[in-house]
Amino acid sequence: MEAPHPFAPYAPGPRHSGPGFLATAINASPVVAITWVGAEGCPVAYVSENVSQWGYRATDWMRQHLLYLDLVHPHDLDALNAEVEAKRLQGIENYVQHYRLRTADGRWVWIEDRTWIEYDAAGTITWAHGVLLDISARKHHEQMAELERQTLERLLGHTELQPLLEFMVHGYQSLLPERLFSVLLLEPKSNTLLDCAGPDLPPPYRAAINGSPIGPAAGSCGTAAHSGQTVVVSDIATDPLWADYKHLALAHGLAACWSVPIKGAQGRVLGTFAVYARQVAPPNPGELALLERGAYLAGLAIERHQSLDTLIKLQQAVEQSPSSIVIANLNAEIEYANAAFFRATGYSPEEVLGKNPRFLQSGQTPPSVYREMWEALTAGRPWNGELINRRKDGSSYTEMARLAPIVQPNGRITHYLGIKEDITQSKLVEQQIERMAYFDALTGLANRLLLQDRYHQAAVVARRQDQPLALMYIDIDNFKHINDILGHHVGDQLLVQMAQRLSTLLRAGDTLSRQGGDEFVLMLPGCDAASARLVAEKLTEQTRHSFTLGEHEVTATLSIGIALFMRDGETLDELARSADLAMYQAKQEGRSTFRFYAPELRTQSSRTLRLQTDLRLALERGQLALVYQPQVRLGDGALLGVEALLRWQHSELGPISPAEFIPLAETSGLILPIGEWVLHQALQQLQRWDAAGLGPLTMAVNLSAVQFRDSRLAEGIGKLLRVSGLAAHRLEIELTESCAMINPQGTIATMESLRRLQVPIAIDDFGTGYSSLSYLKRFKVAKLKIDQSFVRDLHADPDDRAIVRAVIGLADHLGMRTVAEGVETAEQLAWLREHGCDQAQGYFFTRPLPADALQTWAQQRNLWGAPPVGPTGAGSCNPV
Ligand SMILES: Nc1nc2c(ncn2[C@@H]2O[C@@H]3COP(=O)(O)O[C@H]4[C@@H](O)[C@H](n5cnc6c(=O)[nH]c(N)nc65)O[C@@H]4COP(=O)(O)O[C@H]3[C@H]2O)c(=O)[nH]1
Repeated sequence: MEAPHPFAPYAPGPRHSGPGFLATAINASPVVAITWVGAEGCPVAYVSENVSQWGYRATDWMRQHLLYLDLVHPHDLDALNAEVEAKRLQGIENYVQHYRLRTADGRWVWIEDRTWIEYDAAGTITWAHGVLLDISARKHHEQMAELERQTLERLLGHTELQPLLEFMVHGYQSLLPERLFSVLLLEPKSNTLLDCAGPDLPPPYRAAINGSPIGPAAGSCGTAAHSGQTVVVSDIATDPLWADYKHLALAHGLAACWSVPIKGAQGRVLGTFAVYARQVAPPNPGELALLERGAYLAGLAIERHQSLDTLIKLQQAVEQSPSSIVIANLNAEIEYANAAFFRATGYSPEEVLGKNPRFLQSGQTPPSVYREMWEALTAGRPWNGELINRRKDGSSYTEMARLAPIVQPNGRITHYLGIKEDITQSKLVEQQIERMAYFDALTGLANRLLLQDRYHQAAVVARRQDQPLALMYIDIDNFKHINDILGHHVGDQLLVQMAQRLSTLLRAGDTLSRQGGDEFVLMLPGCDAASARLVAEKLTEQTRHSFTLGEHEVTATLSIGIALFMRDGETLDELARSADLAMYQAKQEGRSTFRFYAPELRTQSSRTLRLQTDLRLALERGQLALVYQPQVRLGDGALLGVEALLRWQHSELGPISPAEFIPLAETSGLILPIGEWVLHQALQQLQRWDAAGLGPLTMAVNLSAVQFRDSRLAEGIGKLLRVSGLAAHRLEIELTESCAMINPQGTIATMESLRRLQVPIAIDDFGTGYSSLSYLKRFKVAKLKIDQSFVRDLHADPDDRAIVRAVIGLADHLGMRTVAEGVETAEQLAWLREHGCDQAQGYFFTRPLPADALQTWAQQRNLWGAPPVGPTGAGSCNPV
């Protein structure tokens, strides 16, 4: 197998030429020349002397026929053999291979092996010749570069900080296996170093240094972090920086430590990157460079992680923002949109990204808005405004858009940012508020403001075309009572139902508005007095049927005042005031009716104001008094009782009718003390008459609806009766029919409590209040008082006669007495007696009289001291 070799050292010849010179040149170079025998294990046939660079002697290799493959790194062996075989099969003679070779002292060096092969005719390798170059340094740099590449790749790939630093330190550790790497991170709050990575350091040592403080003499790392300078300690045992820690390090076999501070871009210390050695040693320049590079990369990683953290937070904030956020490039193509945007529009990212946002346009935003928007944006200014856009499902929505150009530090605009809020809901609220400004929330009718608007328009037309216009003031009679007795909820229902009923009667151009409370104003353009009368009749007629308010059946009539444009006023205010006065007049005249404005009403209105004020003082100034009207039994003319009627003698205005001041007392609440005073006076008078021997008369007292709904009514009456010592049946309470029917349920209850006291009740003005017969039965009243309006025309009006007959029949049937009011003639009296009416009162007998006058009246007619008569007692009839 031994063969002459072209570089044989023993080759003869001068030193400057021939094979001998070549061998000398090779030995002087880093390249080792070698020849292998084509046999198992590649025995070395020749090697140049400079193999000594790896600690071997060339002669040893050649004499011992050293098997070269024994020195190749086991990890590289398979690849090396496979390649040799592959080249052989292809008959390739020259190729280059890289592998690791063991040096005499056990290190591994990287070899670049340029081989040329000699094959025999059968293709078997006979000889192989190679030149071997130690490329460890190059490989080291390549590996370092690869490690850095991978580190940076991970850094950009959002790897978490801890695994990233561990990966890096592992990499360095495998490049320098004889060293022990460590990365510590600075915890700025406590100024301590926290263990982060150190794959080959003994775990107990890592645990012991975790959390160690930094300081001017705190080992290599603590000092480096404190000073911000690289700290090289070649001998831990002797270096003063390690005085406090050396036992720990030495106990774990650590003799030297070189530490480089990890710094951020601003020079802020973030941690330390360190290497320990098991022997006392300074770092070589390569190691120091490696440490500095490692610290730099670790700094990048930590800062990136921190800024990534901030970025992630920012990204999450944007992504999770309840506002729609969109970023578009300069071509207005959407590059980013957050989740809120997709939620708001109903589109998916695929349908949106890369598109111009104009696909959202609904066509409802005025083009001028877009013009303004682009003018601002292209000029680098932000723009705020409302856009009406369309969702994927076709529905529109309004958004408040805040758009702004994204300007780079060099002033260049690269993108547009849009932050948009869906304000559809608040727009609706706005519209609702607008609606509330013009419409009454409860009834949905126009309100005062809208009426004003419409009036202005209607008045212009009326004036220009000389057209009439009527304005009506409409008020629900006894609404306050309904509200107070049945509660506001029921009152509200009545208002709503009333508004609905009235609306059905109106024409397109009419405006029915609610002014507040139970007051409605109706504007009727083109309507003259005659038409207004017809409308008013229709309106009052409409309320003849009761209202069903939940479980309550309620009768509610209207009082209407009518004013005519130009005649009764020109402005809305003037007309409304006139109509209001007319309405008040209608109320005065018995309600459930309408009145036209007349100029004299204005004087009346100032009178009303004055009366309201003076009434407060009337009681204490003794201006109130009672008069009494006899109630006579028709069968025998016996005086059964009297009705107490209130009088007000005003010091300047003279006598005021109760029909005028009682409603004022009711609205002001004065009716309660006045009513109590009346009851008290009436009972006292009864006592006096009893004492004077007038006989056991009954005393009928009118009760206002306000008194009737006072929960203390029965208690108060009971007390007065007790004080007077009079039997309860001597008092008779008169309640008007309309008052009883406002709230029949409540009436039944109050009547029940009065009946328990045994006080009889009479229904006054019967026939005017649309009584429900079923309720009438349940009221269990003692008397029906036939309203004087029916009695008045008995002789002339067959309808009235029919009504009175019916009332008498009804009362008879229900076991009640009848009292005819306002009897003025003998004919009326005769007719009533003939038709079975029980009692009567009226001017025919006498006008209401003061107590003394009544006594005289009775004495003169021989009714004074008549034998005692009970409420149903019989006697002779001698009225005149
Ligand atoms: N044309 C005519 N009228 C007659 C005749 N006979 C009596 N009158 C009048 O008719 C009214 C009958 O009283 P009313 O229906 O209870 O009607 C009463 C009653 O509702 C109310 N009122 C009177 N006094 C009181 C009172 O003390 N309390 C309350 N709450 N209301 C009262 O005032 C209303 C009016 O009372 P007055 O002005 O006293 O008017 C009285 C009486 O003077 C007649 O033959 N022809």
